[in-house]
Amino acid sequence: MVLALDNIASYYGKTPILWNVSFDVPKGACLAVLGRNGVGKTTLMRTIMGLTDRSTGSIRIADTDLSGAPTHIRATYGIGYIPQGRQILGKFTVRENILLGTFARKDGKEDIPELCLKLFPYLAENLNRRAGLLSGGQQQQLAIARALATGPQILLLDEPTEGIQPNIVHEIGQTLRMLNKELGITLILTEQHIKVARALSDYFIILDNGRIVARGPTAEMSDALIEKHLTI
Ligand SMILES: Nc1ncnc2c1ncn2[C@@H]1O[C@H](COP(=O)(O)OP(=O)(O)OP(=O)(O)O)[C@@H](O)[C@H]1O
Repeated sequence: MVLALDNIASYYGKTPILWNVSFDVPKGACLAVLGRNGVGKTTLMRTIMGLTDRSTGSIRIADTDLSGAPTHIRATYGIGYIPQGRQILGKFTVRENILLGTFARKDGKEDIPELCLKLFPYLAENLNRRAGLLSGGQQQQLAIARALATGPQILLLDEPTEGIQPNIVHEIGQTLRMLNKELGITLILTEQHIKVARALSDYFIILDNGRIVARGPTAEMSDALIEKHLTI
């Protein structure tokens, strides 16, 4: 197991948002986190990164217990985070946005990894362009490149295809598949496009009201289950 959550509860102020959340993700697997709006998917990602006000229970990466660790330490243990809405710094250049990721590297290297440039030729050709001028899809590539610059073994992706043109959704899916299947990076992703989630993931969990209400291998994610938990 590369990532294991055991009996996690997570809070904003005094309000618990997640309850009794436990799951393991095997190394190199892709886990899809599904659920309607507001059920706690983003909170789960933020909890893994140590970004909610408080959480109880345990979070382990490989053999290391990171439950009490601050966010920057979690990043150095190999968790890269691609937040919902991408959180690109629009006034900074493409190069500067990618370099931000290198601050979390364990090896202290501060140059842009070759992989980022190879994966995203548009970014490689526009390193000095202001990130705010990029399209949604290009900004998503930039957010992925920034996370890859940390040298992650696990990537958390919160709605990576949200607000992206349909023809680019497929392209982002292909990139994620390559990172997962060819480079062996473990993925945890929340995704509204069930088709993308099905195509990429090996396992799924469905959240409702802050708890896991269904889980299993993606091959067992039936239409009935989706109907019950995901349609409005
Ligand atoms: N910073 C915060 N402070 C207080 N409550 C919050 C905060 N962020 C989220 N919440 C609450 O936590 C609950 C879960 O929100 P969360 O964003 O995790 O859901 P989600 O499943 O990711 O939804 P969406 O798909 O709409 O992003 C909601 O009731 C929300 O109002």
